[in-house]
Amino acid sequence: MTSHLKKVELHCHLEGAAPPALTAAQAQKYGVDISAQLRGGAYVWHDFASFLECYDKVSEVYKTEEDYALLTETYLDELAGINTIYSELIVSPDHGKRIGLGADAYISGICEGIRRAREKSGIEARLIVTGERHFGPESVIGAAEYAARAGNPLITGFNLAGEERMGRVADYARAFDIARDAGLGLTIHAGEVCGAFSVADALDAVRPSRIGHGVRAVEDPDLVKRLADLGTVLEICPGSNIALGVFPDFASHPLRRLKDAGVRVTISSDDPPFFQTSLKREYELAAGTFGFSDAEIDAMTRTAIEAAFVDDETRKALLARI
Ligand SMILES: Nc1ncnc2[nH]cnc12
Ligand SMILES: [Zn+2]
Repeated sequence: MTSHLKKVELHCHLEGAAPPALTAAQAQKYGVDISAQLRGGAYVWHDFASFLECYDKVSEVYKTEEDYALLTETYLDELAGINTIYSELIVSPDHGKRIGLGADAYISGICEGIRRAREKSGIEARLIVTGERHFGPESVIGAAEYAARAGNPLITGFNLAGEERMGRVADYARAFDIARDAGLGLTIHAGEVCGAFSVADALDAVRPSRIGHGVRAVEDPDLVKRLADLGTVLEICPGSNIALGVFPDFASHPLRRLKDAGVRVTISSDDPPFFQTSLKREYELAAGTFGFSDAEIDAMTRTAIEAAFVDDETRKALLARI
């Protein structure tokens, strides 16, 4: 139903997109026992905290520069196969450091994957470096410093992900100052696990142009109006929200309510195989379950391009393709 529509994704964690079959092959290659996290071709977790643990464990079976090139190429090929013209991947150079590969080799493998995919299909991609709250403010500042000094034209944004219940956004504001000063686009995970206050926190402490999820802003009508007035773009991932129990079902998901209230909304897949979803399914949900017309979906895709962390020339070229 949406295969004819051009697609854009602003919010997908690279390791969160790892296909279970590839993860199984990697685990076997390195002799890593992943049976507690991967069973019957599906990732195993039961709540947000165990999802993050599962995510970190799965990430550990991607160890070399070539592993990251392959993972990136595989995901971007999948996106290109469903008519996706642009993707922003959330990446964690800190993770590269933690596994002993090193941040530079980690990023260089990912950039090689982007190059290979782009050569085949023309898909454009950029990287958003993320800090993880559960590794603490110092590690988040380290991630921002890395992104700021990398001087890599494909690194165009900075994010804060991980355990939303750990600390307040203000504790991480210094990292965002570093990223902002380096000219990076800013986005923050908020209003996913925590309530509306976390979205207000993000606006008060950082004022990013985009917010990852942000859906629980719907609990506070004044905040919804503030988001609409500011033009803050929400990277909404409905399948992820339902899988993690942020809302009990799609009928109570606020995507349409937020859009109708004038908030700029976009759709993404977050960590697709962890949540039994894909960007293809998210677009299908938008059309089927949420009842958006092709024109409304194209408008969301256009919003995503307008909010993308790219230079003006690339933005113009992407907009011309919708
Ligand atoms: N949905 C999510 N929220 C916060 N951190 C994440 N890291 C990977 N996926 C995430
Ligand atoms: Zn996310």
